[in-house]
Amino acid sequence: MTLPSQKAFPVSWDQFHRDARALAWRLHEAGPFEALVCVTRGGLVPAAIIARELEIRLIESVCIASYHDYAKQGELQLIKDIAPSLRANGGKGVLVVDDLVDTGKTLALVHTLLPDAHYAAIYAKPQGRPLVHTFITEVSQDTWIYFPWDMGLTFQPPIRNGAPG
Ligand SMILES: O=P(O)(O)OC[C@H]1O[C@H](OP(=O)(O)OP(=O)(O)O)[C@H](O)[C@@H]1O
Ligand SMILES: Nc1nc2[nH]cnc2c(=O)[nH]1
Ligand SMILES: [Mg+2]
Repeated sequence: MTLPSQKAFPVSWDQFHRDARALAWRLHEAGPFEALVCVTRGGLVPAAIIARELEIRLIESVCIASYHDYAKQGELQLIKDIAPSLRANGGKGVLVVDDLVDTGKTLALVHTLLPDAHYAAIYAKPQGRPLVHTFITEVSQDTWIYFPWDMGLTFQPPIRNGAPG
């Protein structure tokens, strides 16, 4: 379901893999990185692909939740912090990965923990764009991105019968 004010941007597994690999190519030029911190849960999937491409084997997570209801952001909850060894020098040489940046509130919290890390997301909306150093595709602020792990195959009525656009 998309809110009436929103455009839908559905992403297939193939597309997501291609975009994550494209991000890895860009990050390869920005690195090297000694560790990767993924922002759970959405950052787990691109983190696996990027860590494989860049051969990063030290993986940490920072656990943050905020969108408890569909498309509505609530208060940020830091469920799990980052290991002190990675925070020691402000996160220099550390790569932070998330699936997307929307308002930027989630990554703004991570910036307070790792001010000198490199920030990357596959998709970015204009408001959150200043929070990432590297991203692949920008979508408008009124677009909702649907990830492949949140979707399933369903019947599509013919366009002539009023299929949703
Ligand atoms: O830039 P923001 O407006 O803060 O939103 C971006 C965050 O929202 C989603 O996470 P969510 O809190 O829904 O949790 P999840 O990753 O566990 O799905 C997404 O994965 C980003 O982490
Ligand atoms: N799946 C998904 N989660 C989000 N969290 C914040 N914005 C979005 C979005 O566009 N799509
Ligand atoms: Mg998330």
